[in-house]
Amino acid sequence: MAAEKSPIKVCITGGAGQIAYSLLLEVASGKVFGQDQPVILHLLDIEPCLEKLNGVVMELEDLALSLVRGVVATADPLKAFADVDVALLLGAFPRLKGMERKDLLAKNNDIFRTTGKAIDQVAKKSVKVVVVGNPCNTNALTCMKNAPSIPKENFTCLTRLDQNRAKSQLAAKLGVSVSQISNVIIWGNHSGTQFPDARHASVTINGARQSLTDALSDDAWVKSDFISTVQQRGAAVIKARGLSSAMSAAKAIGDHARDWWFGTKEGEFTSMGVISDGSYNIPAGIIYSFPVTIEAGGKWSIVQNLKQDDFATEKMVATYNELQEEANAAAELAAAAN
Ligand SMILES: NC(=O)c1ccc[n+]([C@@H]2O[C@H](COP(=O)([O-])OP(=O)(O)OC[C@H]3O[C@@H](n4cnc5c(N)ncnc54)[C@H](O)[C@@H]3O)[C@@H](O)[C@H]2O)c1
Ligand SMILES: O=C(O)C[C@H](O)C(=O)O
Repeated sequence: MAAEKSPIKVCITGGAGQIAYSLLLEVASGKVFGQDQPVILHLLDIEPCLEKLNGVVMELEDLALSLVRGVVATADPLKAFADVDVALLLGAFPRLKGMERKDLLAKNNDIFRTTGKAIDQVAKKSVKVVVVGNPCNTNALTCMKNAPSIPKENFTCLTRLDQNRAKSQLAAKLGVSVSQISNVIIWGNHSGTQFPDARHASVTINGARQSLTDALSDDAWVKSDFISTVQQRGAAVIKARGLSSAMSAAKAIGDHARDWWFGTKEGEFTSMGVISDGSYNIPAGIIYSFPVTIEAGGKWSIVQNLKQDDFATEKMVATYNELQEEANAAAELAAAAN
């Protein structure tokens, strides 16, 4: 019989919040890091939410899951990030009706300065960080800048929810299952300027893989309604539920973390917010969502040489410009805090 794997430590911040409530079962039941991978869960929330967090811990015990080898619940970031392998950063204020995600910048930016410093001090140097709290691209940049001892490549932000939304819209339009669609891209910011791009996607019909846009043959829809529906989906959910998306966000975080842990499938790529390196003429140094392939173990590479046209370039630059504005605002907040 193969020896049992040692447990990995997974920190989830905002542990008492609504996304964590769905995400914990995904992680604790082995759906993310594997059915043979024991986990020790580190849950961080703020002092006033510790009683609520304790209720979550009770429920985790009551799940009676064999992969869970310990739970640490705390309001102390230095305990929460101690020696962790993975940090899923949800702890932040969510957007309310009528707000843009960038309105959250001032409210949430200091959380990610503190978080970055704690990760720098006590997490494993190989820690994989997924920033979910909005505005997630710029919060990931803030976190990265405050953790200089950790490689920049270890900081990512979540655009998988946008990718899942895009895939689902395309599958419905084509009348196929989402499992038949691959290589949909989200470029740029997790915001209303993001560029959901179906032009490099494939659909497999009766075993034959083909260009999705050829199969769909509706360029006008791909360039207009498809893009705006995905860009505005977060706001539409808030309007309908009175709360920001949680179940779908948790599923997307699990998808992102699983692909980062195990790697992407041969011939497929996925989108995540990663540090830009000049690819596709996006200046280096911001967290921008690109298509990436990932090797088992976690080394990701930006997919190169995807053909761009004027339409795509304009959209990719617009979302970059917004990210650069956010990065400038975050730098001003950091300077004022020092
Ligand atoms: N990137 C995405 O695709 C995506 C999708 C959905 C939601 N979000 C964002 O995720 C974040 C969390 O959403 P939610 O619905 O779970 O919100 P929520 O309000 O239900 O939960 C957030 C939790 O974070 C805690 N928290 C606040 N400050 C903290 C700190 N300094 N340290 C640790 N915990 C802290 C709060 O006490 C709360 O329990 C929001 O910013 C939301 O906008 C992002
Ligand atoms: O839109 C929001 O503010 C929440 C989240 O980022 C989402 O996309 O659902």
